[in-house]
Amino acid sequence: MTDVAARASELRGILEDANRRYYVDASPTLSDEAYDRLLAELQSIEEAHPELATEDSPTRRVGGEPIEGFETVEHAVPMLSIDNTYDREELTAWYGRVLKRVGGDGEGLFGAGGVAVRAEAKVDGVAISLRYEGGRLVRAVTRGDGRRGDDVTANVRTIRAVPMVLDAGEDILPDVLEVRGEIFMDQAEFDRINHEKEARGEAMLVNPRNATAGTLKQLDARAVAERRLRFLAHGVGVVEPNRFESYSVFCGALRGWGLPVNDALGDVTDSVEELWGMIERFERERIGLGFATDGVVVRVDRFDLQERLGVRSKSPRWVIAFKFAAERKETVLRDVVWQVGKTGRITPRAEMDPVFVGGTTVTFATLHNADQVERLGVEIGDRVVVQKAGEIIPQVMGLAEGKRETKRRKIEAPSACPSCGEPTVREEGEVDLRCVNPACPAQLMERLIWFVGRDQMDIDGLGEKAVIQLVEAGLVKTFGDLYRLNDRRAELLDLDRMGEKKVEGMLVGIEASKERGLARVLAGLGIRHVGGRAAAILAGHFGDVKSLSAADVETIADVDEIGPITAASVHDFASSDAGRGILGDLASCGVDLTQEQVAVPAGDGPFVGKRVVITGTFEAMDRKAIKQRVEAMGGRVSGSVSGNTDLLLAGERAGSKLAKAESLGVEVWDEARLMSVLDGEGE
Ligand SMILES: NC(=O)c1ccc[n+]([C@@H]2O[C@H](COP(=O)([O-])OP(=O)(O)OC[C@H]3O[C@@H](n4cnc5c(N)ncnc54)[C@H](O)[C@@H]3O)[C@@H](O)[C@H]2O)c1
Ligand SMILES: [Zn+2]
Repeated sequence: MTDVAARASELRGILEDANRRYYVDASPTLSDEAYDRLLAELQSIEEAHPELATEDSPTRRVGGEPIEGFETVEHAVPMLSIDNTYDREELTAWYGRVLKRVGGDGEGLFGAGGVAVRAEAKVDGVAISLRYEGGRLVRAVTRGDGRRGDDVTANVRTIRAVPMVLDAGEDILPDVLEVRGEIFMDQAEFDRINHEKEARGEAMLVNPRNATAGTLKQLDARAVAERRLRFLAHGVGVVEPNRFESYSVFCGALRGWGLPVNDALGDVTDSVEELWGMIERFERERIGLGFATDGVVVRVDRFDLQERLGVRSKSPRWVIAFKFAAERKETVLRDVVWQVGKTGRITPRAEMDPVFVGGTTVTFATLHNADQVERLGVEIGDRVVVQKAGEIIPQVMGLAEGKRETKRRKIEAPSACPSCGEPTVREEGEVDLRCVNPACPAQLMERLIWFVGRDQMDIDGLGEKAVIQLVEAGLVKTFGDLYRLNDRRAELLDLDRMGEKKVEGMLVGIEASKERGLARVLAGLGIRHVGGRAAAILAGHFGDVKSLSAADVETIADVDEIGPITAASVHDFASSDAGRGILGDLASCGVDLTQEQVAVPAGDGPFVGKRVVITGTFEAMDRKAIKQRVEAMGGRVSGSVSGNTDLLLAGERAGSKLAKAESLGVEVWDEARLMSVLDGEGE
């Protein structure tokens, strides 16, 4: 084999492996930039040596493989990939090629010769094709391998931003509309889920894109509904009949029909300089969007010109993605500390020489688990590369290039808990190490901090710092000890930074928390798999701790919406000596362990968990009445439109809020749409 042939085959091996890790395992080991560089290298080899090109080369394939458990569906028009570049000159060269091919008759925006292009945010999520027939959503299919994807309609129906029925308004709906777009998870939702996962002692989501892909693969649509995925349209599949001359005109129609359009950026220009200005501005401003973007998609706006430019095997010639290289820096890995969480999960945290990357100084980064440590292949003392995933979470990417330090120390997963010294365990099928000692001090600290938190016992005057102080001083070893602090005023006053007033405030706060009720107590105890919602359901169902403790696993699992794993975990807790001890102690301290009725956060419905803004005048009811209805259905109503708003209900004369919502790509409903939903139609 020649050197070139050997290199081509090596590259194919690396890229295939990277594809599997990226699309199937959802745990990439290469950065996108490194992947794209290797792919470009293979591409240029294959172009120079066509005899080396293979049918199934990664240069010809799009995306991943079909997922088991879903029906495979052929796309009416293939969903291709988009060529990308990280290089300014390449983008300019692309525009030059476009001009050369179709520039003569592209009238441009501002005179003859230019070709108008539209620039949009490249949203980092999962591509989807939505098919509407006669205005009704009939199918939602993932990109799959570009030709055939997975039918995930049931899952996509739970996504609020995807209308079930399009709104014709004064317009005419196409008989068939296949619109392409991105399903993604915004940062707030990603954080919310990870917060819950942390609370339940479950493995955390790695990044929003993987989380979205994982969510869409769920076989149970209810699990999808619990995660608030978002959608933005960004492309055309089929429009019959098609009366649109350009993509931007088409976007205007989509918006009118109730489909959210990707308006982040969303400008049209026929000047490369202006395009560059937009891209630079966007690179600075994109952090404020609240969701991950990894570049800008630039496309020729006019459909006839797109058609004349045509497609290559894997990507169209009329579109290109300019990607932002994630900023990376090198630093030294000084140590790895294994931290014990409140459910006993032990996770490795990297401590590094401080380094300024992606806008902040980074010193720590989670390494997730022992498997990840092994994959990275780094040791203490090594120079490592650090990057911010989605520009937010710092991540250790691997070894820096060049010679390795000779003085290195292996990163060893601890066989004993770093806090209590009890042996660690790794359950089968789990990636995490755990300490299962219920009396472990590190767990205790974390559990107490959780217990006093706002969504649990909500103890005023007792924050994280104070809890640490109390535990370190030996004043608190159990939940019940908090309620006995009243008798230890003198010792409290001896503590650093603890004045009379502070102690008084704390004790009042603790006293008040006795009345929170069983749901809050259960949520606060840090029982594995029991978050706020499960706690509320259980407390509401059983009414008091006695009936809950008396129930067997089957009875608990029979409660609506409580799964077998949660049931087993609750039962284990309530029937264990440790669990009984904790509950008995709290009861004897006067903590209310009964529950009259709880408002269980609803799991489904058009407004659940949505941040809604109401504006303008409505014929059928006034704004106050609408607000009450929306809140009763689980929505949160606020006064002004921001990047966090999910939905704007716009009546007549809606004005500036409507304009703002549209510029932010927030979903907008008019009165007719709202009424059909409130009447139980439509959605
Ligand atoms: N790190 C790794 O190991 C690894 C492995 C495989 C792939 N990858 C990354 O994935 C890329 C290949 O994936 P790809 O083919 O899906 O390309 P891509 O994700 O980079 O770009 C194409 C996709 O962008 C999406 N998109 C978002 N906003 C859009 C907009 N406004 N307009 C049009 N489309 C928009 C579409 O869903 C489209 O399918 C590679 O270039 C690489 O960066 C990385
Ligand atoms: Zn321990």
